[in-house]
Amino acid sequence: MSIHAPLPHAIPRHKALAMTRALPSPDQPLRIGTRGSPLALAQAHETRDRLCDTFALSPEAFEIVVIRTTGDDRSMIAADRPLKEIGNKGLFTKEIEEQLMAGGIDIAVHSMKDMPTLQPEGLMLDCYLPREDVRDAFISPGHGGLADLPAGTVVGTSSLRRRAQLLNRRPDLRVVEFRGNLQTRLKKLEDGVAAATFLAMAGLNRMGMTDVPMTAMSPNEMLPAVAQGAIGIERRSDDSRAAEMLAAIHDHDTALRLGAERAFLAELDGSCETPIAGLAELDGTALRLRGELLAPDGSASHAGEIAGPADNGPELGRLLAQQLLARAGADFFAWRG
Ligand SMILES: NCc1[nH]cc(CCC(=O)O)c1CC(=O)O
Repeated sequence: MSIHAPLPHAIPRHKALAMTRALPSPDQPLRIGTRGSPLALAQAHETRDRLCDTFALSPEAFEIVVIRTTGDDRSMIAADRPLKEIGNKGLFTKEIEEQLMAGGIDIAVHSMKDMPTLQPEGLMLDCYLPREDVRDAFISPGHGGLADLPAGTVVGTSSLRRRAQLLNRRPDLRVVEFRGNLQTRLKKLEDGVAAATFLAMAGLNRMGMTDVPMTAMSPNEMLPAVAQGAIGIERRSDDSRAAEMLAAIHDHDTALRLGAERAFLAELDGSCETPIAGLAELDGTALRLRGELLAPDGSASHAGEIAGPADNGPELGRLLAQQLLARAGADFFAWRG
Protein backbone atom coordinates (compact mmCIF):
# COMPACT_ATOMS: atom_id res chain seq x y z
CA MET A 1 0.00 0.00 0.00
CA SER A 2 1.29 3.43 -0.84
CA ILE A 3 2.24 5.48 2.18
CA HIS A 4 2.08 9.24 2.27
CA ALA A 5 5.28 11.19 2.52
CA PRO A 6 5.48 12.44 6.10
CA LEU A 7 3.46 15.62 6.48
CA PRO A 8 4.90 18.69 8.20
CA HIS A 9 4.57 18.34 11.95
CA ALA A 10 4.61 22.03 12.83
CA ILE A 11 1.25 22.77 14.47
CA PRO A 12 0.01 26.24 13.48
CA ARG A 13 -1.16 28.53 16.29
CA HIS A 14 -4.69 28.89 14.94
CA LYS A 15 -5.12 25.14 15.32
CA ALA A 16 -5.39 25.54 19.09
CA LEU A 17 -7.98 28.26 18.49
CA ALA A 18 -10.00 25.98 16.25
CA MET A 19 -10.70 23.74 19.21
CA THR A 20 -12.44 26.51 21.16
CA ARG A 21 -14.47 27.94 18.26
CA ALA A 22 -18.24 27.60 18.30
CA LEU A 23 -20.21 26.15 15.39
CA PRO A 24 -19.63 28.29 12.31
CA SER A 25 -21.38 31.61 11.96
CA PRO A 26 -21.35 33.76 8.79
CA ASP A 27 -18.31 35.67 10.05
CA GLN A 28 -16.40 32.43 10.76
CA PRO A 29 -17.05 30.23 7.78
CA LEU A 30 -16.11 26.56 7.91
CA ARG A 31 -13.63 26.14 5.05
CA ILE A 32 -14.25 23.11 2.85
CA GLY A 33 -11.23 22.02 0.82
CA THR A 34 -11.70 20.26 -2.52
CA ARG A 35 -10.17 19.71 -5.93
CA GLY A 36 -11.58 21.89 -8.68
CA SER A 37 -12.96 19.24 -11.07
CA PRO A 38 -16.72 19.36 -11.71
CA LEU A 39 -17.20 16.07 -9.80
CA ALA A 40 -15.08 17.24 -6.84
CA LEU A 41 -17.07 20.49 -6.69
CA ALA A 42 -20.38 18.59 -6.82
CA GLN A 43 -19.17 16.49 -3.86
CA ALA A 44 -18.13 19.58 -1.91
CA HIS A 45 -21.52 21.19 -2.58
CA GLU A 46 -23.32 18.04 -1.44
CA THR A 47 -21.30 18.10 1.79
CA ARG A 48 -22.08 21.78 2.34
CA ASP A 49 -25.79 21.27 1.61
CA ARG A 50 -26.05 18.38 4.10
CA LEU A 51 -24.36 20.50 6.78
CA CYS A 52 -26.67 23.45 5.97
CA ASP A 53 -29.76 21.24 6.31
CA THR A 54 -28.59 19.49 9.46
CA PHE A 55 -27.58 22.65 11.33
CA ALA A 56 -30.13 25.04 9.71
CA LEU A 57 -27.27 27.18 8.38
CA SER A 58 -27.09 29.31 5.25
CA PRO A 59 -24.47 28.55 2.56
CA GLU A 60 -22.57 31.67 3.69
CA ALA A 61 -21.56 29.75 6.82
CA PHE A 62 -19.20 27.81 4.55
CA GLU A 63 -16.40 28.65 2.18
CA ILE A 64 -15.40 26.25 -0.57
CA VAL A 65 -11.64 26.39 -1.12
CA VAL A 66 -10.35 24.87 -4.36
CA ILE A 67 -6.91 23.28 -4.04
CA ARG A 68 -4.79 22.31 -7.03
CA THR A 69 -3.14 18.91 -6.62
CA THR A 70 -0.24 17.25 -8.41
CA GLY A 71 -2.80 15.13 -10.20
CA ASP A 72 -4.48 18.26 -11.59
CA ASP A 73 -1.24 19.72 -12.92
CA ARG A 74 -1.42 19.10 -16.66
CA SER A 75 2.18 20.16 -17.23
CA MET A 76 3.35 17.24 -15.10
CA ILE A 77 1.18 14.74 -16.85
CA ALA A 78 1.28 14.08 -20.55
CA ALA A 79 -2.25 13.19 -21.55
CA ASP A 80 -1.32 9.73 -22.79
CA ARG A 81 0.92 8.80 -19.88
CA PRO A 82 -0.68 6.22 -17.58
CA LEU A 83 -1.28 7.68 -14.12
CA LYS A 84 0.43 4.73 -12.51
CA GLU A 85 3.77 5.88 -13.95
CA ILE A 86 3.51 9.30 -12.39
CA GLY A 87 2.99 8.79 -8.74
CA ASN A 88 1.23 7.00 -6.01
CA LYS A 89 -2.32 7.14 -4.82
CA GLY A 90 -1.77 10.37 -2.89
CA LEU A 91 -1.59 12.16 -6.25
CA PHE A 92 -4.97 13.85 -5.85
CA THR A 93 -4.91 14.24 -2.07
CA LYS A 94 -1.44 15.26 -0.86
CA GLU A 95 -1.79 19.03 -1.28
CA ILE A 96 -5.28 18.97 0.21
CA GLU A 97 -4.08 17.11 3.30
CA GLU A 98 -1.17 19.53 3.66
CA GLN A 99 -3.61 22.47 3.64
CA LEU A 100 -5.78 20.70 6.20
CA MET A 101 -2.81 20.03 8.45
CA ALA A 102 -1.62 23.64 8.13
CA GLY A 103 -5.05 25.05 9.02
CA GLY A 104 -5.78 26.59 5.62
CA ILE A 105 -8.99 24.56 5.43
CA ASP A 106 -11.12 22.91 8.13
CA ILE A 107 -12.47 19.84 6.34
CA ALA A 108 -11.55 18.08 3.08
CA VAL A 109 -13.98 16.24 0.81
CA HIS A 110 -12.64 13.15 -1.00
CA SER A 111 -13.77 10.31 -3.25
CA MET A 112 -12.99 7.39 -0.94
CA LYS A 113 -12.03 5.34 -4.00
CA ASP A 114 -8.96 7.54 -4.39
CA MET A 115 -7.88 7.49 -0.74
CA PRO A 116 -4.90 5.47 0.48
CA THR A 117 -5.77 3.01 3.27
CA LEU A 118 -3.19 4.53 5.61
CA GLN A 119 -4.09 7.79 7.30
CA PRO A 120 -1.46 10.50 7.88
CA GLU A 121 -0.86 11.27 11.55
CA GLY A 122 -2.92 14.16 12.88
CA LEU A 123 -5.76 13.74 10.40
CA MET A 124 -8.99 11.77 10.87
CA LEU A 125 -11.11 10.32 8.09
CA ASP A 126 -14.17 8.85 9.79
CA CYS A 127 -17.12 10.66 8.21
CA TYR A 128 -18.82 9.11 5.18
CA LEU A 129 -21.85 10.40 3.32
CA PRO A 130 -24.56 7.93 2.27
CA ARG A 131 -23.14 5.93 -0.62
CA GLU A 132 -24.26 6.59 -4.21
CA ASP A 133 -24.73 3.86 -6.85
CA VAL A 134 -21.64 1.64 -6.59
CA ARG A 135 -21.79 0.28 -10.15
CA ASP A 136 -19.76 1.10 -13.22
CA ALA A 137 -21.57 2.50 -16.24
CA PHE A 138 -20.85 1.22 -19.74
CA ILE A 139 -20.94 4.26 -21.99
CA SER A 140 -21.06 4.12 -25.74
CA PRO A 141 -22.81 6.29 -28.32
CA GLY A 142 -23.17 3.32 -30.70
CA HIS A 143 -23.51 0.16 -28.57
CA GLY A 144 -26.01 -0.90 -25.90
CA GLY A 145 -23.70 -3.12 -23.90
CA LEU A 146 -20.43 -4.98 -23.69
CA ALA A 147 -21.88 -8.02 -25.48
CA ASP A 148 -22.67 -5.85 -28.55
CA LEU A 149 -19.06 -4.82 -29.15
CA PRO A 150 -17.50 -6.48 -32.22
CA ALA A 151 -14.05 -8.06 -31.83
CA GLY A 152 -11.26 -5.51 -32.07
CA THR A 153 -13.38 -2.62 -30.79
CA VAL A 154 -11.37 0.07 -29.01
CA VAL A 155 -12.43 0.80 -25.43
CA GLY A 156 -10.92 3.72 -23.50
CA THR A 157 -10.13 3.60 -19.80
CA SER A 158 -7.39 4.78 -17.47
CA SER A 159 -8.42 2.36 -14.75
CA LEU A 160 -6.17 -0.69 -14.32
CA ARG A 161 -9.07 -2.55 -12.73
CA ARG A 162 -11.51 -1.88 -15.57
CA ARG A 163 -8.85 -2.66 -18.18
CA ALA A 164 -8.02 -6.01 -16.52
CA GLN A 165 -11.67 -6.96 -15.97
CA LEU A 166 -12.60 -6.03 -19.53
CA LEU A 167 -9.72 -8.01 -21.09
CA ASN A 168 -10.49 -10.94 -18.78
CA ARG A 169 -14.07 -11.11 -20.08
CA ARG A 170 -13.35 -9.94 -23.62
CA PRO A 171 -9.72 -10.63 -24.63
CA ASP A 172 -10.72 -9.77 -28.20
CA LEU A 173 -11.19 -6.06 -27.42
CA ARG A 174 -8.49 -3.37 -27.50
CA VAL A 175 -7.97 -0.98 -24.60
CA VAL A 176 -6.48 2.51 -24.93
CA GLU A 177 -5.46 4.92 -22.17
CA PHE A 178 -8.29 7.40 -21.59
CA ARG A 179 -7.82 10.22 -19.12
CA GLY A 180 -9.15 13.58 -18.13
CA ASN A 181 -12.30 14.51 -16.27
CA LEU A 182 -15.65 13.08 -17.15
CA GLN A 183 -16.49 15.83 -19.63
CA THR A 184 -13.18 15.30 -21.45
CA ARG A 185 -13.77 11.56 -21.73
CA LEU A 186 -17.26 11.98 -23.13
CA LYS A 187 -15.83 14.38 -25.73
CA LYS A 188 -13.25 11.73 -26.72
CA LEU A 189 -16.08 9.27 -27.34
CA GLU A 190 -17.85 11.83 -29.52
CA ASP A 191 -14.61 12.37 -31.44
CA GLY A 192 -14.27 8.62 -32.04
CA VAL A 193 -11.03 8.13 -30.06
CA ALA A 194 -12.73 5.03 -28.62
CA ALA A 195 -16.09 3.36 -29.19
CA ALA A 196 -16.92 2.89 -25.50
CA THR A 197 -15.72 3.67 -22.01
CA PHE A 198 -16.61 3.02 -18.37
CA LEU A 199 -17.37 5.59 -15.70
CA ALA A 200 -18.67 5.32 -12.17
CA MET A 201 -22.47 5.68 -12.01
CA ALA A 202 -21.88 7.71 -8.84
CA GLY A 203 -19.99 10.45 -10.65
CA LEU A 204 -22.59 10.71 -13.42
CA ASN A 205 -25.43 10.83 -10.88
CA ARG A 206 -23.73 13.37 -8.63
CA MET A 207 -23.24 15.69 -11.59
CA GLY A 208 -26.80 15.18 -12.79
CA MET A 209 -25.54 13.75 -16.10
CA THR A 210 -28.36 11.26 -16.50
CA ASP A 211 -28.81 11.95 -20.22
CA VAL A 212 -25.50 10.25 -21.11
CA PRO A 213 -26.07 6.98 -23.04
CA MET A 214 -25.20 4.51 -20.28
CA THR A 215 -25.89 0.98 -19.13
CA ALA A 216 -25.23 0.05 -15.51
CA MET A 217 -22.93 -2.97 -15.18
CA SER A 218 -24.06 -5.48 -12.58
CA PRO A 219 -21.37 -6.19 -9.95
CA ASN A 220 -21.42 -9.81 -11.21
CA GLU A 221 -20.15 -8.61 -14.60
CA MET A 222 -17.81 -5.94 -13.32
CA LEU A 223 -17.13 -5.77 -9.60
CA PRO A 224 -16.56 -2.10 -8.69
CA ALA A 225 -13.50 -0.56 -7.06
CA VAL A 226 -13.20 -0.62 -3.29
CA ALA A 227 -15.16 2.36 -1.90
CA GLN A 228 -16.60 3.35 -5.28
CA GLY A 229 -19.48 5.81 -4.87
CA ALA A 230 -18.50 6.85 -1.33
CA ILE A 231 -17.54 10.36 -0.21
CA GLY A 232 -15.29 10.71 2.84
CA ILE A 233 -14.73 13.89 4.81
CA GLU A 234 -11.41 14.41 6.56
CA ARG A 235 -10.56 16.76 9.45
CA ARG A 236 -7.79 17.45 11.92
CA SER A 237 -7.93 14.84 14.68
CA ASP A 238 -8.10 17.48 17.42
CA ASP A 239 -10.66 19.82 15.80
CA SER A 240 -13.73 19.29 17.99
CA ARG A 241 -15.92 21.72 16.03
CA ALA A 242 -15.38 19.81 12.79
CA ALA A 243 -15.76 16.49 14.61
CA GLU A 244 -19.14 17.51 16.02
CA MET A 245 -20.43 18.76 12.68
CA LEU A 246 -19.25 15.75 10.70
CA ALA A 247 -20.66 13.26 13.22
CA ALA A 248 -24.12 14.65 12.46
CA ILE A 249 -23.96 13.86 8.72
CA HIS A 250 -22.05 10.56 9.01
CA ASP A 251 -23.63 7.41 7.51
CA HIS A 252 -22.97 4.32 9.62
CA ASP A 253 -23.93 1.73 6.96
CA THR A 254 -21.43 3.21 4.51
CA ALA A 255 -18.78 3.04 7.25
CA LEU A 256 -19.48 -0.66 7.88
CA ARG A 257 -19.18 -1.46 4.18
CA LEU A 258 -16.00 0.56 3.67
CA GLY A 259 -14.53 -0.97 6.83
CA ALA A 260 -14.67 -4.38 5.16
CA GLU A 261 -13.63 -3.21 1.68
CA ARG A 262 -10.70 -1.09 2.81
CA ALA A 263 -9.37 -3.82 5.13
CA PHE A 264 -9.52 -6.18 2.13
CA LEU A 265 -7.52 -3.69 0.05
CA ALA A 266 -5.00 -2.99 2.81
CA GLU A 267 -4.39 -6.70 3.43
CA LEU A 268 -3.68 -7.22 -0.27
CA ASP A 269 -1.04 -4.53 0.02
CA GLY A 270 -2.57 -3.19 -3.16
CA SER A 271 -0.28 -0.78 -4.90
CA CYS A 272 -1.82 1.43 -7.52
CA GLU A 273 -0.53 -1.12 -10.05
CA THR A 274 -2.66 -3.96 -8.71
CA PRO A 275 -6.06 -4.40 -10.31
CA ILE A 276 -8.34 -5.09 -7.33
CA ALA A 277 -12.12 -4.91 -6.99
CA GLY A 278 -14.19 -5.20 -3.82
CA LEU A 279 -17.77 -4.64 -2.74
CA ALA A 280 -19.49 -5.12 0.61
CA GLU A 281 -23.27 -5.17 0.96
CA LEU A 282 -25.45 -5.23 4.07
CA ASP A 283 -28.49 -7.36 4.72
CA GLY A 284 -29.70 -6.40 8.17
CA THR A 285 -26.85 -7.24 10.52
CA ALA A 286 -25.09 -9.45 7.97
CA LEU A 287 -22.35 -8.31 5.62
CA ARG A 288 -21.38 -9.96 2.34
CA LEU A 289 -18.05 -9.03 0.80
CA ARG A 290 -17.06 -9.91 -2.73
CA GLY A 291 -13.51 -9.42 -4.01
CA GLU A 292 -11.46 -9.89 -7.15
CA LEU A 293 -7.74 -9.80 -7.81
CA LEU A 294 -6.55 -9.67 -11.45
CA ALA A 295 -3.42 -9.77 -13.55
CA PRO A 296 -3.04 -6.37 -15.27
CA ASP A 297 -3.46 -7.89 -18.74
CA GLY A 298 -6.60 -9.74 -17.67
CA SER A 299 -4.99 -13.16 -18.21
CA ALA A 300 -5.87 -14.26 -14.64
CA SER A 301 -8.64 -13.46 -12.20
CA HIS A 302 -9.18 -14.71 -8.65
CA ALA A 303 -12.60 -13.89 -7.25
CA GLY A 304 -14.36 -14.93 -4.07
CA GLU A 305 -16.75 -13.89 -1.36
CA ILE A 306 -17.24 -14.10 2.38
CA ALA A 307 -20.14 -13.33 4.74
CA GLY A 308 -20.44 -12.62 8.45
CA PRO A 309 -21.62 -10.14 11.07
CA ALA A 310 -21.63 -6.54 9.80
CA ASP A 311 -19.65 -5.27 12.78
CA ASN A 312 -16.86 -7.71 11.92
CA GLY A 313 -16.16 -6.14 8.50
CA PRO A 314 -12.42 -5.51 8.80
CA GLU A 315 -11.79 -9.11 9.88
CA LEU A 316 -13.88 -10.41 6.96
CA GLY A 317 -11.92 -8.17 4.61
CA ARG A 318 -8.59 -9.52 5.85
CA LEU A 319 -9.81 -13.14 5.64
CA LEU A 320 -11.07 -12.78 2.07
CA ALA A 321 -7.81 -11.14 1.05
CA GLN A 322 -5.82 -14.01 2.54
CA GLN A 323 -8.00 -16.56 0.76
CA LEU A 324 -7.55 -14.85 -2.60
CA LEU A 325 -3.81 -14.41 -2.06
CA ALA A 326 -3.46 -18.11 -1.23
CA ARG A 327 -5.37 -19.04 -4.36
CA ALA A 328 -3.44 -16.63 -6.57
CA GLY A 329 -0.12 -18.05 -5.34
CA ALA A 330 3.17 -16.36 -4.57
CA ASP A 331 4.05 -15.90 -8.25
CA PHE A 332 1.00 -13.76 -8.88
CA PHE A 333 2.74 -10.55 -7.87
CA ALA A 334 6.02 -11.37 -9.58
CA TRP A 335 5.41 -8.85 -12.37
CA ARG A 336 5.38 -6.04 -9.80
CA GLY A 337 9.16 -6.10 -9.82
N1 LIG B 1 -10.40 7.76 -10.01
C1 LIG B 1 -11.28 8.81 -10.42
C2 LIG B 1 -12.59 8.76 -9.75
N2 LIG B 1 -12.70 8.80 -8.42
C3 LIG B 1 -14.03 8.71 -8.08
C4 LIG B 1 -14.76 8.63 -9.27
C5 LIG B 1 -16.21 8.50 -9.41
C6 LIG B 1 -17.03 8.71 -8.17
C7 LIG B 1 -16.96 7.60 -7.17
O1 LIG B 1 -16.64 6.45 -7.48
O2 LIG B 1 -17.26 7.91 -6.01
C8 LIG B 1 -13.85 8.68 -10.33
C9 LIG B 1 -14.17 8.66 -11.78
C10 LIG B 1 -14.73 7.36 -12.29
O3 LIG B 1 -14.30 6.28 -11.85
O4 LIG B 1 -15.59 7.40 -13.17
